[in-house]
Amino acid sequence: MKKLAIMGAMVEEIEPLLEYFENVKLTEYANNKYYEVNYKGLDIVIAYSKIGKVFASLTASTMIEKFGCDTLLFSGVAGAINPKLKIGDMIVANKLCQHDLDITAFGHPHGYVPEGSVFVESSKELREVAKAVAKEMGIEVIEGTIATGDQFVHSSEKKDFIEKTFQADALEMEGASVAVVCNALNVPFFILRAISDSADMDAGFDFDEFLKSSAKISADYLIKIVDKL
Ligand SMILES: Nc1ncnc2c(CN3C[C@H](CSc4cnccn4)[C@@H](O)C3)c[nH]c12
Repeated sequence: MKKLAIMGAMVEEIEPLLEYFENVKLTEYANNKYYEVNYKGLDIVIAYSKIGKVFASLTASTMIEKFGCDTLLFSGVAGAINPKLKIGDMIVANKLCQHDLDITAFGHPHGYVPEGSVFVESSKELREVAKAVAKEMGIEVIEGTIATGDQFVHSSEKKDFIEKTFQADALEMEGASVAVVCNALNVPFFILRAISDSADMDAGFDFDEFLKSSAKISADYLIKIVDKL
């Protein structure tokens, strides 16, 4: 690995990560801030994209094409779909889809466009490292499907649609777009999320209450994975 990209969507998702680093160099580019550090001999670029699939695609592409990152890790929070996932629990994505991509009018399945695929798989190798770290830390991390869309989901109807259509375990607004970018550019990627809410009518309140603590849970585990790379 030449250079590692560590990405979040919101500033609150990367703040707990930046705390681990010193001598950070800031580069402003394409309406975004990129933080570069050398951590234990590893060159790392950290950034938050801003919310949603378009911003996440821009940042992931920039970290790879402009900064030369050849591995990408994402750390952040998510809404739970799988009832086993409680607030503060973590999920590692083995595959991701776009729940709001819809040309079903032409007979295609939800989440599919021609020459694309409904699901994109993350790096098995990175997931194996994460599993070993979880074992060492004595923590339980669920592996599952994450659904991404440009909406903050806060209704059971929308949540149920996503569960029934994609058998997703959690949902958020950036992972699948990072997946498409990394897959297209042949960069291994890993998406880690800690649960901040249950994507139902209480989601907005829970999110506000648990964003910071859940973002920290994800960041602390991610750093242990970085130490293992
Ligand atoms: N229920 C949910 N639905 C969709 N996504 C999520 C997430 C994951 N992130 C958090 C944030 C919510 S929008 C936001 C949040 N605060 C201020 C502004 N925008 C967006 O980056 C996606 C956690 N819970 C989710």
